[in-house]
Amino acid sequence: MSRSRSQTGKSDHQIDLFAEDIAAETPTIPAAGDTTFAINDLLSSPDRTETLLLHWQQAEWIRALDVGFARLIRELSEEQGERPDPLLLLLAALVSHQVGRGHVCVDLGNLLADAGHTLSLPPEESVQEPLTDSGTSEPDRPKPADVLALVTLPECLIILEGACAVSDGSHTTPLVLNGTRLYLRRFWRYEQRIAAGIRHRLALPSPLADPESGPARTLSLALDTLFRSSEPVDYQKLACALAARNHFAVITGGPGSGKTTTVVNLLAALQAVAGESPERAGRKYRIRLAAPTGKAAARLNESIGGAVSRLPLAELPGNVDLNDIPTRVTTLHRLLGSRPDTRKFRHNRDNPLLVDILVIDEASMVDVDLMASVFDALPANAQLILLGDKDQLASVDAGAVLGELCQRALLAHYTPETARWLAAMAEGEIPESLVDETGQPMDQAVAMLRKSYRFREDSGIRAFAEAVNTNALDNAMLRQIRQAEFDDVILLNSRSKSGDTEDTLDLVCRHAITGSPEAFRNAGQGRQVNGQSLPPPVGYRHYLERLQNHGLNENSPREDWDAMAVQLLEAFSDFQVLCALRKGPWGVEGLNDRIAKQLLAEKLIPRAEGWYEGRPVLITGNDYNLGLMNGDIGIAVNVPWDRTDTGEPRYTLRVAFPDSDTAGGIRWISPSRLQQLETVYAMTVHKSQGSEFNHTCLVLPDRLSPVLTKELVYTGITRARNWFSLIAGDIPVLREAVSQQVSRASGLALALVESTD
Ligand SMILES: Nc1ncnc2c1ncn2[C@@H]1O[C@H](COP(=O)(O)OP(=O)(O)OP(=O)(O)O)[C@@H](O)[C@H]1O
Repeated sequence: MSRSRSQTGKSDHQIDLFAEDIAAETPTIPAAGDTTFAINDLLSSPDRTETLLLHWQQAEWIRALDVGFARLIRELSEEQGERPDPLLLLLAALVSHQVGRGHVCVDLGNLLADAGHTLSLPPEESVQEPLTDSGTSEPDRPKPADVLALVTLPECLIILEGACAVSDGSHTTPLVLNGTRLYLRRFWRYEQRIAAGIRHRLALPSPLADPESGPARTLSLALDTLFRSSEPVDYQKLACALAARNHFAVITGGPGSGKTTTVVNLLAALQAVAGESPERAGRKYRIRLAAPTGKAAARLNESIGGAVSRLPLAELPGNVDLNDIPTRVTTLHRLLGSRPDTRKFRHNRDNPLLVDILVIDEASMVDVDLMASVFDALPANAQLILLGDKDQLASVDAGAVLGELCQRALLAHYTPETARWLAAMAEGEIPESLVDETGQPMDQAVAMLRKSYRFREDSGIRAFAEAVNTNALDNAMLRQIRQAEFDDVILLNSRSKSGDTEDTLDLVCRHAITGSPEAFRNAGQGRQVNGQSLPPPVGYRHYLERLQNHGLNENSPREDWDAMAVQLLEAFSDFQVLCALRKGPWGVEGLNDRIAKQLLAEKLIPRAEGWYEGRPVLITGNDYNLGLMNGDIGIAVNVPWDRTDTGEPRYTLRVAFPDSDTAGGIRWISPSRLQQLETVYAMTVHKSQGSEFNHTCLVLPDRLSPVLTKELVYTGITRARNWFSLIAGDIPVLREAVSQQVSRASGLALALVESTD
């Protein structure tokens, strides 16, 4: 699709800035009463369409930013002497709305086929709240589906193709049309940069491709040393071989499937190959490990050290020593060199990272913007390995890169050539079901781990997560959970009749205090995990009593306070309430409030609002000055380090955060210095990604909402390490939720397939 016609004459950067400026203006919303809409009239002029968009904004269906973007398109078109088609303005606002919901683009075919579902408009809440504040009925606001029912796909395409604000990407226009997918240019470019980075790496020749070559033999020897499984097919070994051969690879697997173990073995195997390689003259690879959040980085930091220390290095070829395998994990932002007030990183195409191999854990949380920056910052020949669980929720911001790359992971689609190579490297047959003559290049770089080593065969957490993931959540499974037939999972309550929401929410609060060990099988007593006996599940009383009884005073040295804070934070991570929503009684806001009041009633905290000793807080935005990252958790503690006028010790509150730079270190920060935070007795499942808690309680609301999906429930369950409790406002809602799947519009998978035809 290449057309010669006028361009908008603005750079991407100008367009971005312009859009942000426009969004910052307060749009004029039509006076109340102007609420009669004739559907046929809505696309009759740009003014009518803008009025409609403002009404949607007023109803909080779309954002000011979305209306601002449509205005930008109108202004740019008019600057070019073009009268913009009203449909163009409507689609511009809707594509912006979709980006705000995590989609990279809008597929016009899907949009026209089912606009309500595609856009989630009107939002669920507004459908269920038909009355306005004055008690009158809401005006019958036209819905996007009503308006879009007036147009056809060919019409849309003709209008878009003829608009100066739209191109196929070869011109600098704010909108890009690729087939039937409409993008904001910035997001189209992210996708292009990611696809180009992957394609480039998939096409790079590998010294391991010939199984008879020296490097391939070294790899095979190293794999035999590192993997000694007696299983018929060792998927970890296969994943390791596959990732070693490719300059770009993805290893996906559920919780405890051995992603960390596999990648540590992979790095050892690659260093063995480097150590034996005459071309590298014994020079080992420069390897970096990164994760999208501080929390995820800290978790990998914890587990990787153990895995590295278990490596049989002495038996490996290539003189691999401990220093060759990194154990420090950094956040991606820190690795790339983030700078305040700009989304541009210090490391980029002109200043690439000094790295041969980059491993990114929890890659499902990486959005398209960040992933494009990773590809920009990587040297052309550097190897990139993504680790993650494809079934988890996608990134909060736009994109679902890992999920898309793993769409075909279940059946692998290895070509016969790949299967033969793998069989030669890993000395075992590849199951027929994973071989496909028509496998694509991307398929040859994806490995799926299929066995959980963390959860035993009879684990309820495992069974429940699997049932949710495979749409097999039936009454029998729910009954088993409710009757505590599993050691580790309990369904505490379901609303059986209407009107007892309050009872259920009170139950959440009581459970949050104690963790309800009595509800679990054998009251949570006597469980053995990996040969060690496990204490019963706890609630928030556990960490608060530890705080109340810490026994430190003015004379206690700082190290003792640090050690106490480390234990306190650890005790806090023994339990976490997760919920699906932010607002309302079932959301983070309502539950935080209720749980705090209950803790106050039990005299576990001194007050339930503002700052007080014991308040746990979640940082909600990166603060580079304080060294705090989005997702960091801290607890307020009274410490005696200030002095009164007479020089006496005075207790004041400081918030204790784990210090990501020092193992076992604590960063004490005055509450007044903290900018973006919220209390964290309850946390959204979205925010909990990359974290794990000894006992996780998932609270699901009594009404359906678009955010209630299979991925959300699965992610919530798999945050639990040893104990999981579920409180469902309504069982049919739970069942409906797990039948809803997140599907994010994007063209990445297609871009990879198309380019390799
Ligand atoms: N092949 C194996 N044989 C026996 N135990 C294993 C094997 N692979 C992994 N494990 C054990 O299973 C547990 C989980 O492994 P690992 O941490 O590598 O999994 P993961 O997929 O990275 O977990 P997470 O879900 O936390 O990211 C660890 O205790 C590890 O030692």
